[in-house]
Amino acid sequence: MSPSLTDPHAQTYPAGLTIKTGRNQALRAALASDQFLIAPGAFDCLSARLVEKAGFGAVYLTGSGMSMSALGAPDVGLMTFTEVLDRAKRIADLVGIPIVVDADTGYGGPLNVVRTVREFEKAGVSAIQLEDQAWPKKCGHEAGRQLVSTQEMVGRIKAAADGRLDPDLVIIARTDARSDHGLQAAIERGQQYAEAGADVIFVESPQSREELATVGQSFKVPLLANMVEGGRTPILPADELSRLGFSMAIYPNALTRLFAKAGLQMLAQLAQDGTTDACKAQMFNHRELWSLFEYEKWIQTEERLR
Ligand SMILES: C[C@](O)(C(=O)O)[C@H](CC(=O)O)C(=O)O
Repeated sequence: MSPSLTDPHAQTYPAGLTIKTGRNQALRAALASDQFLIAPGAFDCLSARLVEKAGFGAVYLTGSGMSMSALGAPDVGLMTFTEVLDRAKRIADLVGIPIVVDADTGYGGPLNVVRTVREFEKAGVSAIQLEDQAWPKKCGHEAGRQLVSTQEMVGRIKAAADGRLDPDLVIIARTDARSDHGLQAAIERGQQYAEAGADVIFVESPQSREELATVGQSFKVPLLANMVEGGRTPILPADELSRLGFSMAIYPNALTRLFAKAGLQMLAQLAQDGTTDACKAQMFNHRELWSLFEYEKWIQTEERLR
C-alpha cells in the first residue's frame, strides 16, 4: 500500500530536501489492515530509491547489507550505531515510504536503547527492530549466535517502548532462539516480548513451512517473516505467508544478492568483450539513472532560486 504522507514541500523540492511526515501512522495503518506488507531490503540510497520506485509500502534497512556495503564485512557485529544511523538519516531524507531499521541488539543497556530509538526516530525511521542476541551479533542464518536472557531482552523492549517519542513508532522484537534452543523456546520468548510491548514479533529462521505455520498460529500481534534466499527458512510466496498468519515479510538482501551477481556478470562480459554493449538491455542509460534521483527537479529548483 502507498502511505498517505503530508509533505508541504514535495511539489517544490526534490526528495532529499523535504521533510516527510505521517510515515509512522502509515506503517501502523498498513500493519492493522489485512493487506500483506512486503518490505524489500535496502542498504543505501540507491537501493532504497529502487524499493520506493517499485511501489512498495515500506523499506527494510538491512544490517547485513549495510555491513557488506559500508565495511565490506559480513554481518558479524561490526557496524556501529552511528554508522547505521548515518545511513538511516540519508535514506529517510530521500524516500517517502516508511522505513524499518535493523537496530541489531539496540547497542547496549536500556539507556543505549532509549538513545538508539530516539535517534532513529529523529532520523525519520518508523520501525525499530531489536533482537535478543548478545554482542557481537551474527546473521540469523549462520551458526554461533549467543542469546541474552529473556529478561534482558524484555528490558530492551521496555526501554524502546518507554523511550520512543512517537507512540506510533513500531517496535519489532526478533528472537534468535530457534536455531540453538528449538521452535518452542523461540515462540515462548516471542510471547514474552509481545507482552512486554513489542508491536511485531519476528521469529528468526523457522526451518520449514510447518514451523512457519506454527509460528503463525502462536501470536495475537502482527508477525514478520524473514525471506533470506538460500537461508534456513523456506521462501514462501507472500499470499501463503499471509494465510499462515504473517502480516509482513522482509527480503533483506534480495537486491544485494542481485546487484552482486548481475554486477559480476556484467564485469565478466566487459572483460571479455572490451565493451558493455551486450549488457545494455539490463542497464539504465545515463538519463534514466539520473531521473531516478529527480534530476529535473533539482535543476528547476536551482533555476528558481538563482
Ligand atoms: C535480517 C538480517 O538481520 C539483516 O541484517 O538484514 C539478516 C539477513 C541476512 O543476513 O540476509 C538476518 O540475520 O536474517
